[in-house]
Amino acid sequence: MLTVEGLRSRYGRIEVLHGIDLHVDSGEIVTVVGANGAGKTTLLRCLSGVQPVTGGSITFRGEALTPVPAYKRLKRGLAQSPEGRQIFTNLTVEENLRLGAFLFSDDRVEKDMEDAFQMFPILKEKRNLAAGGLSGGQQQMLAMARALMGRPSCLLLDEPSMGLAPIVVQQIFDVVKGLKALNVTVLLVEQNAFGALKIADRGYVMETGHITMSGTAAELIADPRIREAYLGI
Ligand SMILES: Nc1ncnc2c1ncn2[C@@H]1O[C@H](COP(=O)(O)OP(=O)(O)OP(=O)(O)O)[C@@H](O)[C@H]1O
Repeated sequence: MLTVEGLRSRYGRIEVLHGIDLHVDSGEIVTVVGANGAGKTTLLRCLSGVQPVTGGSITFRGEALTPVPAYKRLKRGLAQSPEGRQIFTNLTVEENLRLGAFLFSDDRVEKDMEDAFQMFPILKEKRNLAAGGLSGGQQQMLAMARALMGRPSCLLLDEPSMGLAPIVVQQIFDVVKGLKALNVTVLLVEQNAFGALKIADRGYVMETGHITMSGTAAELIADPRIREAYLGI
């Protein structure tokens, strides 16, 4: 579904992605784990089209994505729930969700909203409140729900667990796992390697702009290097 080959990107003169190769097959949950500053967010920004690519290629559902501007990528089925959530704090929960559905004007929007509320019941309770008043976990749920309102076939998730209490992290990861049943393919970028690998099918380890390891989630969890460096086991 999504293939990245030799992807390079830079900030000014400093290259931060040095030739990334990875792929995500339809229906998979794939995670990219790595320390702070490894380049995970830059990778997702390249995929969503807001960060210039200086080399390599991105192919999505058989088509080259690199020349497609960011605003058209959602139409192709690729949505991102960005790092830091970037919700509209002055708008209500419902208004945020409606913005996620800006591509559509059909009756399905209401059904999609009900599906989102079923996935995150707390958002239904708070649907008429300003999003800025939500807790961090609720804001993360809103960011994910808003991305899903765009009816993506593939969802890019940037550090959904960031700054959240363990119980909320578990809730979020459970929802991510449940996306499989909705036929949404997921690329999940995380510093919380253990949490991410527990729900993923496969994973990649990113270090200073390179992919240094890859394998099934079970292989990576069992690997002594991963256990020592990322899992603290
Ligand atoms: N806007 C920017 N301008 C210059 N350098 C940047 C910018 N954003 C990120 N970088 C640098 O690029 C490298 C990769 O950063 P990136 O945010 O992609 O890493 P990350 O793995 O997502 O880390 P984090 O978990 O902190 O988001 C880092 O060295 C970072 O300092």
